Amino acid sequence: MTAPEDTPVSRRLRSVKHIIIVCSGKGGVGKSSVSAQLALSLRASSPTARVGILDVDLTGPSIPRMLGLDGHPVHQSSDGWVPVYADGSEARLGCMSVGFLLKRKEDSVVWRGPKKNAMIRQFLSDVRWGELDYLVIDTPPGTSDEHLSLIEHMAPVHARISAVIVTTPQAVALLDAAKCLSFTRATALPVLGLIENMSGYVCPCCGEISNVFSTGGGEAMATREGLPFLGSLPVDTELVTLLDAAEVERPGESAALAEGGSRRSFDLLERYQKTPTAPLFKGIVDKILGELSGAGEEEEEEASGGASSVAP
Ligand SMILES: Nc1ncnc2c1ncn2[C@@H]1O[C@H](COP(=O)(O)OP(=O)(O)OP(=O)(O)O)[C@@H](O)[C@H]1O
Ligand code: SF4
Repeated sequence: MTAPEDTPVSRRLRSVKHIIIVCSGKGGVGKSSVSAQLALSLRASSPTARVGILDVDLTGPSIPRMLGLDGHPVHQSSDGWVPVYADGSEARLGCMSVGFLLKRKEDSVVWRGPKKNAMIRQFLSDVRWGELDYLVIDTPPGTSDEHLSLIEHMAPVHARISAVIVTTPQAVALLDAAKCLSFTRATALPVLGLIENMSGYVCPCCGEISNVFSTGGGEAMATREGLPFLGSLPVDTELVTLLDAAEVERPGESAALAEGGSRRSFDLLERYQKTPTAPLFKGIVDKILGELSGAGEEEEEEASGGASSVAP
């Protein structure tokens, strides 16, 4: 019989140092764009960082579009599915999504729980990520079959998983974020912290951030719940233009695509760094990296008989 810690998923994820699940209670709060930014910023965090992003929002996969990879085919190798790289031949930002498997991007996935569960298991066990520093997982809103499947299949590597919760400042989103938090507590998933997205508005003319709606609800919730507050991100029209850009083919891109490159891979990383949100997100990533290294040290101490484990 297979030992519980030796499963196809644990064997595949053995080469991944940190797994970060991005979740939100409510839909449309910017969880996928935060996941995409997290992957881009982690990749930029060091000249050698290797990052994967897995999109398990099966009914609404948006990561391929946000990374300019829509319509890219997935290749099967003898060692599993090859991720689609958002940075071409550098291959330090790999992506996998059900969006790559649909015939047309307009097609919808209408699956019951068992089929979703099987798809997630296959994503976790069959994607040939190679050595990764970080695997970011974008999930559907709420706490659904997809979340339970993730936790169940990744149980053998549970010690390396943590979560980031995304909310907007509105009361209704905060209430749903609290439900999401209670899910992480029920499943003993450590939470790296909370991000308040769409908090204020960046004026496209002068770059000033104005608080058109309420702000600060995310930070207040973090304080109340004893969670780290990772930071606020304003509504940024430059970011929307970048992440929501329709597939506009530029000269020479067809040839690059045919050779395995990606549509906007050429300049996505560079253009992202120039958005007003990028420096703010760097602050968020610095806090995340600090927490991950702190948790790593505590684990080492614990292994050597020292301090107790990181409580979720
Ligand atoms: N800080 C921001 N500034 C401007 N636009 C944003 C910001 N965050 C998200 N958006 C935009 O809001 C829309 C919804 O974002 P996104 O798809 O990331 O949300 P989601 O929570 O993942 O949604 P879903 O519930 O469908 O999974 C997208 O068009 C995205 O580009
Ligand atoms: S934030 Fe600055 S540029 Fe934007 S509307 Fe106000 S004054 Fe004008």
